[in-house]
Amino acid sequence: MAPRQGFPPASRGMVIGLLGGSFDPAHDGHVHITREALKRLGLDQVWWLVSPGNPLKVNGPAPMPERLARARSLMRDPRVKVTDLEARLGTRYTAATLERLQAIYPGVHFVWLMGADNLVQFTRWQRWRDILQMVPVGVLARPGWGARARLSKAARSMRAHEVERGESLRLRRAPAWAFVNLPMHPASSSAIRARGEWQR
Ligand SMILES: Nc1ncnc2c1ncn2[C@@H]1O[C@H](COP(=O)(O)OP(=O)(O)OP(=O)(O)O)[C@@H](O)[C@H]1O
Ligand SMILES: O=C(O)c1ccc[n+]([C@@H]2O[C@H](COP(=O)([O-])O)[C@@H](O)[C@H]2O)c1
Repeated sequence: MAPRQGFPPASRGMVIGLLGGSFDPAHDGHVHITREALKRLGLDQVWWLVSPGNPLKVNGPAPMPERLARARSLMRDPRVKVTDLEARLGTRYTAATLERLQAIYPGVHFVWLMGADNLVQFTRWQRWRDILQMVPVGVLARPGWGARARLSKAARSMRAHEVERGESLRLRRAPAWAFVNLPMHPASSSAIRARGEWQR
């Protein structure tokens, strides 16, 4: 299945992790969690969805071509596709993106991946309950965010669907989510911007 220009090919039965992000800029932390997710969750691929703009962030990111180029230069693994799918689809809300991808790729098992910091604000995402019904969600450990994520409104609201082992997400049907413990990496885009190493 290679639906159209700019859309990665995928076959029925594949398990593909989706890591959405601003990638403003991409850094070694993204590479690290992607490799760990591939290994620990037994994913066939991970697609980076470089966002046209996080709906909750006031300041827009650097232009898409610059963010894509940086991400592609950093993430060199044939199992990882760095994409601008949301720009191509004309979506920036995750629920809408997932609906479109599931329609375009029938039979592909998508797993949503996000760092623990994102779980803390997950209940502010548009149609977040629908997202949980659409795809299994893996919440990846991030330094400084473990306790806040575990105590977050999202974690409490979704408790009934929490599974103990992230490794099982590849076999689960939604709704299911898990904390995925992995060796943590401290990198963040905001720290890189604060050091003046990346201009918007
Ligand atoms: N070091 C990290 N450990 C775990 N998850 C991470 C890490 N860096 C980024 N992520 C996750 O990757 C996804 C994309 O992150 P994003 O592009 O926003 O980078 P960021 O470093 O979080 O940026 P910023 O500092 O601007 O918020 C998010 O789900 C985020 O939680
Ligand atoms: O759908 C939403 O309402 C929504 C709100 C905030 C963030 N997101 C998504 O969360 C992902 C992580 O965003 P970021 O900026 O933290 O890298 C990215 O794919 C965003 O589109 C989605």
